[in-house]
Amino acid sequence: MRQLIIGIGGVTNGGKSTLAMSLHARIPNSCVIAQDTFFKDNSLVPVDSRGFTQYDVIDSLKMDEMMCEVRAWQKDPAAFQDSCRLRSQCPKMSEAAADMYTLIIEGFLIYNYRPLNELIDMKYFLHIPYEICKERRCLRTYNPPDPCGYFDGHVWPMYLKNRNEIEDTVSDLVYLDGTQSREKIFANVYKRIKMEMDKMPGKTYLCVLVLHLNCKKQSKMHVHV
Ligand SMILES: Nc1ncnc2c1ncn2[C@@H]1O[C@H](COP(=O)(O)OP(=O)(O)OP(=O)(O)O)[C@@H](O)[C@H]1O
Ligand SMILES: NC(=O)c1ccc[n+]([C@@H]2O[C@H](CO)[C@@H](O)[C@H]2O)c1
Repeated sequence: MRQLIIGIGGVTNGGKSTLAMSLHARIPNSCVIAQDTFFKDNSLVPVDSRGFTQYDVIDSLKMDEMMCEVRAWQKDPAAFQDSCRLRSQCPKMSEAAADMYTLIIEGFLIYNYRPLNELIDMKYFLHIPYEICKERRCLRTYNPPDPCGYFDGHVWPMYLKNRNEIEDTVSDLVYLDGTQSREKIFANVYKRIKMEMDKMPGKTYLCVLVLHLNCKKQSKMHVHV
C-alpha cells in the first residue's frame, strides 16, 4: 500500500478549500481533512483588549484532535475513507492505482504545527495580495462574523506573522499564486501530484531469473511496478 499526504496551506481566502475539493474529486482513494473543522469552542479562545477573538493563532485550534484524525488515516486509510464524510466521487481506479491512498490536508496554519508539518509529503501554499484577500474575506460570513476592523487589526497581521514563522522553518514549500484561475491552479498542482505518484514504487515482486549462461550463474532481482 502506498500513502501520500498533500498539504494545501496559505492565506485566508487564498482558495485552499476550493483546490482541496477539486483534487479530492479527481484523485481516487482520497480524503480531505480540513483544519477549519478543528477550531476550539468560542468560549475557549482568548479575546484581546479591542474585543478581537484570537482565532488566527495555532492555539485556537484543537491540533491534538486533528493529529488523531491524520494518524487514523495513516493507520488504516481504507477504513478511514469508509467513515469519511467527504467521500470521493472519484473516477474509476486503474489496478495500478488501487493500492494508492492520498490524504489532502488543508488549512491556514497546517505548516505552523511541527508534528503535522513533518508528516506532509508535498506542501503547497496559496497566497494572494492584501487587497484581494480583504475583498474576498468581506464577501464571506464566518461564524461568528468578523467584527469591524478585524481583518486589518487581527487577520492580516497574524497572517504575516504566521507566514514569517514558516518561511524560517519550512524549506520545501511550493508557493501558488491564488489570483490565477481555479482551473490553472488545479492543473498545475494535479500535474505535480501525478508525477510524484508515478515516481512512488508500487508493490514489490520478487522475480527469480534463472539465467542459463555459459557459466550457469543464477541471479535474483527485485522489480518495482
Ligand atoms: N482561483 C480563484 N479565483 C477567484 N476566486 C477564488 C479562487 N479560488 C477560490 N476563490 C473564491 O475565494 C473564496 C475563498 O475560497 P476558499 O474557501 O477556497 O478559500 P480558503 O483559503 O479555504 O479560505 P478560508 O481559509 O478563509 O476558509 C471563495 O468565494 C471562492 O469561491
Ligand atoms: N470557528 C470558525 O470556523 C471560525 C470562526 C471565526 C473565524 N474563523 C476564521 O477562519 C479563518 C481560517 O479559515 C481564520 O482567518 C479565522 O479568522 C473561523
